[in-house]
Parts: sequence; C-alpha cells; structure tokens
Amino acid sequence: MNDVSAWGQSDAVYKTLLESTKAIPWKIDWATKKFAYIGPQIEPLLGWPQDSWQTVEDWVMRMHPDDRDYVVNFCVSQSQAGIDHEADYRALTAENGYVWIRDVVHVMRFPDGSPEALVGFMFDITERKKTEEKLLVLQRELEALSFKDGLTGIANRRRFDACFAMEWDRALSDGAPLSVLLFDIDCFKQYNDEYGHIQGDKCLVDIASTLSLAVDGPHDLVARYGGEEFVILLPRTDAATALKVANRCQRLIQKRSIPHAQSPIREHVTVSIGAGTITPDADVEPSAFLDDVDKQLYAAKKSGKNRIVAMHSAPSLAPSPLDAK
Ligand SMILES: Nc1nc2c(ncn2[C@@H]2O[C@H](COP(=O)(O)OP(=O)(O)OP(=O)(O)O)[C@@H](O)[C@H]2O)c(=O)[nH]1
Repeated sequence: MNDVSAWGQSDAVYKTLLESTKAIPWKIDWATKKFAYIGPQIEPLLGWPQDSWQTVEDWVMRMHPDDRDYVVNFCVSQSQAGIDHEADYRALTAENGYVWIRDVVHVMRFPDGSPEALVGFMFDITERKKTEEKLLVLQRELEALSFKDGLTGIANRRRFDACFAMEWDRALSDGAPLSVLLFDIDCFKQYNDEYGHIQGDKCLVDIASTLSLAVDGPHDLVARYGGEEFVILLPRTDAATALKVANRCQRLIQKRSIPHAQSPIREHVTVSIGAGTITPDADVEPSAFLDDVDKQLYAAKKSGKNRIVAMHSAPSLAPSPLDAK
C-alpha cells in the first residue's frame, strides 16, 4: 500500500475493495434507469441474485409498499436537482422478510448539471432501527409513567395540570363550559391511624378506581391531585351535568362501603366534593378558577363533610337521610 498511484490505476483493486465492504455499492444510469452495477453483497443480504437487479423498477418493487411513494419521490426529486441524498426504507428479501436499508446516493452530473448517473451504497441498518424502535417504546413508556400516579395507576397531578391547561384553552376558543370536581377523603388521618398506612394506600387505590367508574366522557380525566385528594376534569360539561357526575361519585363510593370505624360521619369512607364550572374568558386566570373550586371543597368540609358544594349554587347538598350515621 506504499505506492498509492499503483492501485489507483487498477480497476481490479477498486472492485475488490468495493466488494469486500459491508456496504453494497451500486450504479444506475440516469437516462436508461438501468443498473450499471450492483455489488455481489446484495445476494447474501436480500437473497435476490446479483443479476436480478436490472432496472430501477426492480429496486422500487423490492421496497416495502408503505415506504415506496415517499422514498421514490424523494430520490427522484433530489436526483433531478442534482443533490446528493440518503433515504431509509425497508427492502424486501427473497424470503418475504424486510431489511432496513440506508441508501446513500451521490448524483454524477453532466457539465450542464443534469444527472448522468447515480452511484451509492446501501447499508444494512436493521439493528440500528431495532434499537431506535426499542428506544422509542421505552421513551413512550417513560412518558406514560411520568404522567401516572405510582400508587393508584390513574393520572397524576402533572397530567391533570397539562390537560387542564389544554382544555382551558380549548374551552376559551370554543366558548364551551368546563367543570372541575375536587375530592378529599373525609377523616383520612383517622383511617390511617385505625388501619395503618398500607391499608390507607389500598383505600386510595379503591377510591381512585371507583371515581374512574363514575366518568364516561371521552375527554374526562380522573387524577390524583395530592395525598388523599382527587380531581375530575370534565371538559365541555355544564354545571348540572357536573353535579350529576359528583352525585354519581358519592353513590359509587357509598356502594363500595369501605369500612371506616373511626369516622364520626359514617361507618364507611366518605368524600367531600367541591364543584366548579366556568366558561373561560381571557380575564380569568385558570389558577383563580381552581382556587374557587378549592374554596367549595373547603366549604364542604366546614359544613359537615360527605357532601358536594358547587360554585354559584345552593351552598351545600346535604347527604340523604340514608347517608346519615
Ligand atoms: N396511606 C396514605 N395516607 C396518605 C397518603 N397521602 C396522604 N395521606 C394521609 O392523609 C391524611 C390527611 O389528613 P388531613 O389533611 O388531616 O385530613 P383528614 O384526616 O382527611 O381530615 P379532613 O380532610 O378534614 O376530613 C394524613 O394523615 C396523610 O398522612 C398516602 O399516599 N397514603
């Protein structure tokens, strides 16, 4: 290899070099759209014999149908513009499988700039694509986890905040109402004291799943708001409907009958609910609305717990006589 010019003159050396790489070299004549050359490495990779690559049509037809239009249009337009380019696609194997290929293309041009031929290398990037896909799945899983409450499996506060901001903007532009229900488990400290923290956690899981049963709108969201607080976001929902959902939640929790021997309210776990509905306008801060809903929850607590207090409506909805301890 000392005398560079010596092997520079030898086609045989070039050929040996080209055919000993993992990348597969090829050349297509632009005028005829025929393969002038393709490396023999193509056969072990895809299974199609070297001499079966005659025209561009063979290349196109051995490409995954979903990749075909984009890749062919892209390569043709880049070649016509005389721009070197690369494209990833799935190449069909003789055994009906697919191999991910990265095709790196150089456009050889006539003096007037028009394409004379395309030369390139095909690289097998299947392993890289597999790794990329695995990473993408992991990334999606991580993303999902970062929006999930670790204990109850429902949405967490971060997810609620993101959805609330999005739905607020949507309601603002649609002029539609939006409702929020805030929940706080009554006397949960006594519950933990009586049954222990692990049972307390289980109770939170039960309440989360019960609340999840109470909503059915495609955009409704049940989330853990904090410790023993939950929230339900009800986009495109007016006050009357929100109140119905709140009542349904209380009924379902009552039906669940989670024993709470130390509760001064009932023998079972109960919740207090603050409800709020708004048709957002630009003058109202979303956080001010949430503060208002929180005030309703506070009022529900102060006025005896196990009840719903809604904004701009009767101050409290006392539990039915059947509910009383
Ligand atoms: N087991 C368990 N307990 C929690 C969790 N998060 C918060 N808590 C408990 O929830 C209780 C909340 O107590 P308080 O804020 O005094 O409320 P409360 O006892 O429900 O009283 P009221 O809200 O007035 O009915 C505390 O004892 C917290 O330890 C949790 O993830 N698991």
